[in-house]
Amino acid sequence: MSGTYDLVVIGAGMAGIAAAKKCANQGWRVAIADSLPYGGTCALRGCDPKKILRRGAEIIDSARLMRGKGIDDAGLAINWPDLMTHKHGFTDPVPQRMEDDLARNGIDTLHGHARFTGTRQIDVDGTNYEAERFLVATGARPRPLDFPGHEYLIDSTEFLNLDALPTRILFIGGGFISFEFAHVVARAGSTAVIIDRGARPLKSFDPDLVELLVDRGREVGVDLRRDTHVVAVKRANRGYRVTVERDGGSETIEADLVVHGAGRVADLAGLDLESAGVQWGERGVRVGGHLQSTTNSAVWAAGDSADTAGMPLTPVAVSEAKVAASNMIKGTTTTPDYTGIPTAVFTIPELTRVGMLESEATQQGIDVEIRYSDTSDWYSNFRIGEHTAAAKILIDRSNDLIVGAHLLGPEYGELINTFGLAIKLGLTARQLKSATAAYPTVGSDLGSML
Ligand SMILES: Cc1cc2nc3c(=O)[nH]c(=O)nc-3n(C[C@H](O)[C@H](O)[C@H](O)COP(=O)(O)OP(=O)(O)OC[C@H]3O[C@@H](n4cnc5c(N)ncnc54)[C@H](O)[C@@H]3O)c2cc1C
Ligand SMILES: NC(=O)c1ccc[n+]([C@@H]2O[C@H](COP(=O)([O-])OP(=O)(O)OC[C@H]3O[C@@H](n4cnc5c(N)ncnc54)[C@H](O)[C@@H]3O)[C@@H](O)[C@H]2O)c1
Repeated sequence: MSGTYDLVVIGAGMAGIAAAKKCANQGWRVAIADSLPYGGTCALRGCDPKKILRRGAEIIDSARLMRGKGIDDAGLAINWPDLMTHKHGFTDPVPQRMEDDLARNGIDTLHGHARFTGTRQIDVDGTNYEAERFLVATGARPRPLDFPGHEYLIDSTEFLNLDALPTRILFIGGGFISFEFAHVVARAGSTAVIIDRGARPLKSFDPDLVELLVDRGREVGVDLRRDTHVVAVKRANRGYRVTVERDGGSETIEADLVVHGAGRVADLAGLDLESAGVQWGERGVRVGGHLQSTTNSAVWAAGDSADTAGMPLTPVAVSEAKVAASNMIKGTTTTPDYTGIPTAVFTIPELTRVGMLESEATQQGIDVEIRYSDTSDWYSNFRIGEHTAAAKILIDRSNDLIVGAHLLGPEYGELINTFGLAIKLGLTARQLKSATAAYPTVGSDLGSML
């Protein structure tokens, strides 16, 4: 046994680091372990590197939208290796910076794969540690797929590290990852096909806005195939041959690269949670409202590896980690509050959401007024040549509270945060409309959306 801690955190991503620091700042003896370089998915393999690659695509798209409006975009292209170097300029220093920061907070940083060996013991690559409490913050991994040839797929991590971008790219799954990556590769000059088994891609977003985004994607070369099932992926002379089925018929699509965008599951399989008597499933460690394991009171969970009502997103992971840490420190006093947490799909333009969908409001019996605006011809979009943009705001007729906001358009990833704040603070539409924004900014469109 080489140490006894007040808390051992498993996973040095956004959730794990936030909780470790909060507890260490209470004077607790804390250790954190990760089998990969510190920083987790968001900083190293997700949100941040993804949005750096998107910047290249934004420039291409912005220039194309201004073609004939004073901008000559001939010869403008993404230099993929240079864009990757730019990405590495951000990601490469992250692990050391994170470890230094943890060390400054008095936290022991362990390296290796952690697995439970008892209710209050773990093993990290051959060394045993004992602790009063554990936080499982191990994140998520791509959902295992079972069709023949699934082993040829690359995942989002590999995609974000490609040295060169091949010409024909096929994405399996019509969710966040496929849409975001497809919008990048289409602007980089490759073809992008997305295969989704369902009729409705991006199911957690407003269906009307999703259809507008699909149309906008088609214009730039993102080819979405709905209700389509992958039968097999086979190697071909050049790349892969993907057999798909739709309406009883089958078709073969040739691709140089096949990318997994078919969902992610909690990354718990190698943790030996059974040894600690911790119940878990595909959605994560089974926890109660206070984020404590339902079967082992020494174990807590937060972020993508916790089975909660929160979506697998960075702000949710951080907020759950703070709740779990606070409950460990003060006793079980607080529960996560997901009110007003916005989310965005970083396509071009971006699709965003906060609060309820129309269908959810109806299911909850709320009498909602839908304020829909086609914002494509508003000044902010005219100025940059964007022709696809819309807003749908849901307002509870009984009290004028904003219960949902759905936006598709350039810079709306920033604007949605204001709607998030309004929902979080319980502002009425009238109150929000009374705020004055700098002009001309996208924020100044908000009043008209209401
Ligand atoms: C391509 C992509 C893009 C994304 N973009 C966005 C976005 O734009 N906005 C957004 O909000 N969210 C985005 N997400 C989701 C976001 O990245 C996650 O919700 C967030 O990173 C979860 O944080 P976490 O701390 O729970 O887990 P993670 O950040 O995944 O950290 C878990 C850590 O645990 C480690 N680990 C796992 N098992 C063990 C073990 N047994 N022993 C030791 N260490 C272990 C892992 O190595 C990892 O470092 C994206 C995800 C992906 C894949
Ligand atoms: N901008 C962001 O915030 C962001 C970006 C990327 C990822 N993420 C997070 O990561 C999670 C995982 O992303 P994702 O895009 O992999 O999953 P997702 O859950 O967003 O979408 C998966 C899609 O794949 C489809 N699918 C599943 N199996 C399939 C199959 N065999 N064939 C065809 N289609 C199939 C599903 O119907 C679904 O539409 C997201 O839920 C999100 O929480 C967030």
